[in-house]
Amino acid sequence: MIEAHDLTKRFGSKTAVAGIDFRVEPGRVTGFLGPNGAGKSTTMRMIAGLDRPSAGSVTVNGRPYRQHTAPLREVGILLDAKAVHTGRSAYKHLLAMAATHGIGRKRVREVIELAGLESVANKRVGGFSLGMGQRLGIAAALLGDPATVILDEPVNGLDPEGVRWVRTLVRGLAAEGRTVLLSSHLMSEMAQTADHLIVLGRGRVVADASVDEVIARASGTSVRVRTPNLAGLNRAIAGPDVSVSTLDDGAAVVTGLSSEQIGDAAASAGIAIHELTALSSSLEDAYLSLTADEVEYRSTSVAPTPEEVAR
Ligand SMILES: Nc1ncnc2c1ncn2[C@@H]1O[C@H](COP(=O)(O)OP(=O)(O)OP(=O)(O)O)[C@@H](O)[C@H]1O
Repeated sequence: MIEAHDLTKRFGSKTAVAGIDFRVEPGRVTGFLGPNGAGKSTTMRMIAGLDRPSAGSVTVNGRPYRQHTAPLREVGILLDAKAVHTGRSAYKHLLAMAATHGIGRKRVREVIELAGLESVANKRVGGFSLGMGQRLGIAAALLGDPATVILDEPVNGLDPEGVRWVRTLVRGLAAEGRTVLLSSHLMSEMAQTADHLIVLGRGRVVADASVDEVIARASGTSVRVRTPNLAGLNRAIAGPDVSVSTLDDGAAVVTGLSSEQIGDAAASAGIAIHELTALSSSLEDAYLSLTADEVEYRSTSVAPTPEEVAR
């Protein structure tokens, strides 16, 4: 169990984590989501005792990470797989970690096998691909057979077989009653892997609910629209509760109106519509609508320009 109370982290004038409360319960996979810069890594670093909270607290199994006498046996963490730059072999790297925590060779061999690293166990870690590095990081996280496992972007760089391996592994860990916290930007993967979600936006919790609830809550609130006359459509549907943002591929996502309302408004204004899709069925859609206001860098507003309004 991981518990955060009023957890806060400031870097100078920047508040990365703004007084959040959450619980990560055992026996299920909890997905940790949020746009870039939302505060996920900072929160994970505080859980792992690598960053000190500016205020508030976070405990793992009732204690701050650093107060555990055998932290590796309590919490397994994969934070930054690229952090391992060593001339040692994977086996020697894990053996050295194990030795400092009183863990035997047998367990080292077990995690090498578990991570599918047998064929490269004696190769230099420095020459590993990103995917191999991820597997090694996961093997290291599991070395102490911990009750709590925290994995930051574990499928990053993995091929489809590796992605499936992580999914099966974390589901198995949760089924054994362990606490599993997992971050990923891959929503389709998260939908298949997680039971529960904690979504951050600009350092705050914007959702803490089951995957099904998150999807249900966003149901019917967003519609993807393609039209050759987006500015005209914008005028036709403008209203206080309506917002429109563009996607990279030129489509627009409208929130605050149903597909029917948008289609009718476009028909009345004589505007051609090439696509009208209710975005309610996938976690990705739910996530995008949930975090639409929280994205610092990506979304582009397509509010009409003054010239368009004047026309
Ligand atoms: N050491 C630091 N010094 C200053 N600002 C920092 C530091 N670490 C993080 N930040 C800032 O805090 C905010 C949260 O960053 P964090 O890395 O926790 O976000 P994230 O949700 O993990 O993002 P990503 O998905 O991109 O990994 C960002 O605005 C980031 O620039």
